[in-house]
Amino acid sequence: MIQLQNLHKEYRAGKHSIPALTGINMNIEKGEIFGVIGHSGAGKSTLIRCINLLERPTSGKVIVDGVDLTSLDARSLQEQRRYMGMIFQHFNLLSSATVAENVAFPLELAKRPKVEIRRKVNELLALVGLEAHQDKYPAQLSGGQKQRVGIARALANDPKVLLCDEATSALDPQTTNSILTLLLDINKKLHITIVLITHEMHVIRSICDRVGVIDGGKIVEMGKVADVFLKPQHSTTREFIEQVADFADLQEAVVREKSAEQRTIVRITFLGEQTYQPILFQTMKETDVPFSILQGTISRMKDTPYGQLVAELEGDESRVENAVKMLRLHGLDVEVIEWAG
Ligand SMILES: Nc1ncnc2c1ncn2[C@@H]1O[C@H](COP(=O)(O)OP(=O)(O)OP(=O)(O)O)[C@@H](O)[C@H]1O
Repeated sequence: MIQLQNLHKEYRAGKHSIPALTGINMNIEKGEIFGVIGHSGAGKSTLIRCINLLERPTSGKVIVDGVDLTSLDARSLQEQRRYMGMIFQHFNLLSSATVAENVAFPLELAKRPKVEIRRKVNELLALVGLEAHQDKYPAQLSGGQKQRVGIARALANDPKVLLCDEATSALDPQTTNSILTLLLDINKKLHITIVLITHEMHVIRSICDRVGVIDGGKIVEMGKVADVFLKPQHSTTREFIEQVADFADLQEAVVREKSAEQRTIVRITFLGEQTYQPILFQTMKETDVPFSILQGTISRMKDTPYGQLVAELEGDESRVENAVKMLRLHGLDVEVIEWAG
C-alpha cells in the first residue's frame, strides 16, 4: 500500500544542511498497522510527514496505492491527500468550531452535499463514541475526547491510510489505551492501513503488526512485532524493550539468581497457542531433568499471546542438551544463556 524508496530528507538551516532521513526503504502492506519507533530527533515526524508529502523528501519516491506522489503536480497531490487521514499529538482542532463542525470541515472542503455531510458526521461521531458531545467546543473536551474528534475528522473522506503522529503522547495511560483500542477497531472495521510513530514500546506492542526502529534517520531494524520484540538485534531496539518492565526484570533475574553448579540457565519463548500448552512440564518429565523457574511473564502482542521464562535446568550437560533439543522439537524458542559448570 505504501512504498518508500530510498527516501532522503535534508533540512536547510542557513548554510548548513541537517540530514533527517538517510535512505529509508519500506513497504507497508494494505490493512496492516505499522509502527515506527525512535528516540527524539531520530526522524519519526519527518518520516510520517513525508508519506503524505506535508514534508517533501529531498530525494526518493513515495508510492501510495500505486501512485508516485513525488511525481504529482499540486492539484493531483491535493486530490491524493484526501485518501490519507492524519491525526496529531496536539489534535490540531479548530477551537472556534464545534465537534460536529470540526468533523464536517474536510467534507465541506471536498464540496460534498449538505445532507451527505450531516449523515457522514453522525456516522463518524457514532464510530468514535462522541454523539452526545457534537455541539461542544474543543475547550470543553478531555484530551481523549479531542483525539476522538481528530480521528473522526481524519476518517471523513474515507481514507485508505491513516497516519498517526504521536497520537497518544499527550494522553494519560488509560486514555492512551482507549484510543489504541479505537484505532484497532477502525483498522478491523474499515480495513484502513494505519501508520503510527511513537517513542513508546507499549503502543507498538498493543496494536502494531510490524515495526520499524528508526535511529539517526535510518531504519535499523524492521519486522513482525513478535520477532523484533522477542529477538531484538539492535541496541536501540533493546533500549525500547527495556521500557516494558517485565522484560527488563527477566534480564536482571539471570544475574541475581544464578546459583549452584551443574545448572544451565535458559530463556524459553512461547508464542501463540504454545503459550497455553504444558510443553515445558511434559519435556522435563520425559527427560527427567528438574527445572526451576527464575522469572517469567505472559502477556499479549496485539492478538497474540506470548510468554517468556528464564529457568534453571539441573543435571549434566548431555541430559540438559537433550531436554533443550526436545523443547525445540516442540517448536519453542530456547536460548541457552549459560551452560552448567
Ligand atoms: N523544520 C526543520 N528545520 C530544520 N531541522 C529540522 C526541522 N524539522 C526537524 N529537523 C531536524 O531533523 C531531525 C529529525 O527530526 P524529527 O522531528 O523528524 O525527529 P523525531 O524523531 O520526530 O523527534 P521528536 O520525537 O522529538 O519529534 C532532527 O535533527 C531535527 O532537529
